[in-house]
Amino acid sequence: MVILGLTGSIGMGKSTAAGMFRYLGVPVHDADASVHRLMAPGGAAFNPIISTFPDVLKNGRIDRQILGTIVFADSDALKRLEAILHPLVRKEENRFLKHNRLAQRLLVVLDIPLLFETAGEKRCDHVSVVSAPQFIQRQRVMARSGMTDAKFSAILAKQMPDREKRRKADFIIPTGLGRAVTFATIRTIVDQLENRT
Ligand SMILES: CC(C)(COP(=O)(O)OP(=O)(O)OC[C@H]1O[C@@H](n2cnc3c(N)ncnc32)[C@H](O)[C@@H]1O)[C@@H](O)C(=O)NCCC(=O)NCCS
Ligand SMILES: Nc1ncnc2c1ncn2[C@@H]1O[C@H](COP(=O)(O)OP(=O)(O)OP(=O)(O)O)[C@@H](O)[C@H]1O
Repeated sequence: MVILGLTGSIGMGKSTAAGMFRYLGVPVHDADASVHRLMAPGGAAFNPIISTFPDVLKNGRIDRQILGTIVFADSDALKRLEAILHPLVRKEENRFLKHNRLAQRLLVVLDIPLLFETAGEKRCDHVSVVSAPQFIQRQRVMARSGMTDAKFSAILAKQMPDREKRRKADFIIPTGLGRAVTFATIRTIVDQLENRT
């Protein structure tokens, strides 16, 4: 089974690319979705996060926007949050890999926002990076509710720069040239990796 990592900086189009891999029948493990599940009431990270960051509890749920404002302005707080979440995400990822190995899948994708930042490339056979020009990235991110220039800059400062990600990638998936180009690139990657014996 070939493991392809999928990553990219904020707003570069990772989720859209992941959807295209799925459309082509490739199982995708979405680390972000895993974080959402773990943080929901009843999820394994819910209680540890509430104990560490009591202010984020709103109407019985974790308010992600408040949590984001806290951790993106304070790197120690972000480290504490990551220490809770990353091992749990890793457990879910291992379950996904085991399941797909047993099902004898040829190719699976690990969609991990912080793949290089957490040395996740070591667990992948190849890595693909979604990338678009900076002005497009900024337009996409600033269109989101609750986003400010300061928050965007703080998040970018915590991520490996796009050009460095591109340098490390085996495959670059352009997302600023229209969806058709993105899809054609992904189809070529899937064909290439699934035909490998
Ligand atoms: C802080 C949280 C609650 C904010 O949630 P919110 O819904 O407001 O934003 P979202 O998750 O979409 O993140 C916004 C952007 O921040 C970036 N980002 C998220 N976590 C991190 C991090 N630990 N370090 C650097 N950038 C990050 C992502 O690229 C994303 O595009 C959430 O990002 C989170 O739980 N982060 C920690 C878990 C983590 O490390 N996730 C990423 C890899 S699994
Ligand atoms: N290939 C593409 N072509 C055109 N527009 C795209 C493409 N990919 C994504 N977009 C647009 O860019 C925005 C961000 O896309 P998406 O949610 O996939 O990014 P992301 O990288 O998963 O974001 P984040 O990491 O910040 O959660 C969306 O508005 C989406 O419509």
